[in-house]
Amino acid sequence: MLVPEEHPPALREVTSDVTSDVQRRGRRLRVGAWKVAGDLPASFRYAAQGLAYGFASQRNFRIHVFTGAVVFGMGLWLRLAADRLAVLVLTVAAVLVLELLNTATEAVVDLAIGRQFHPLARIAKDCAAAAVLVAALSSLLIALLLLVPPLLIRLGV
Ligand SMILES: Nc1ncnc2c1ncn2[C@@H]1O[C@H](COP(=O)(O)OP(=O)(O)OP(=O)(O)O)[C@@H](O)[C@H]1O
Repeated sequence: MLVPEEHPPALREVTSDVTSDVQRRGRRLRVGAWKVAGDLPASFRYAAQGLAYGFASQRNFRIHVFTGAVVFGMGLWLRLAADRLAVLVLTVAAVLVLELLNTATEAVVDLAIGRQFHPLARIAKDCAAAAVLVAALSSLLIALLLLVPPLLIRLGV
């Protein structure tokens, strides 16, 4: 069978010109940045390392993963509609994302300042932790609003 080429040769040339132009401009914008991940699989590998580090080192992250799994499992058990399940997924993901950013903030602050106390370091860490707390409390509220009514019906209360 004849498989058509994705782009004819002339279009391929134009496409590769545009691509290399974008890459050149991208490199100019990243002056001073340290590029370690050479390709897309490497980027995913480093992201997976961050996830593994968060899970291994942060007790709160593990608690959020466990709680999120329980909440999502309950949503499935209670046969919540897809849009309600999607809201649960979003809220759990928001907490996990903020927990990872909190961990990154702590690492950057410790890297910048070392083992010294500084009021700005305290503000950075306290605010990052507060962001997680706000997200966790609002996710809890959303989970209660979505799960409790069908749970009461299921239990016949
Ligand atoms: N270099 C610093 N200068 C001033 N205050 C700091 C400094 N490092 C930590 N703190 C204070 O100690 C608190 C705890 O910091 P720490 O780095 O131990 O975070 P943590 O307990 O691991 O936080 P989390 O539980 O969110 O992971 C911070 O929220 C901040 O108030």
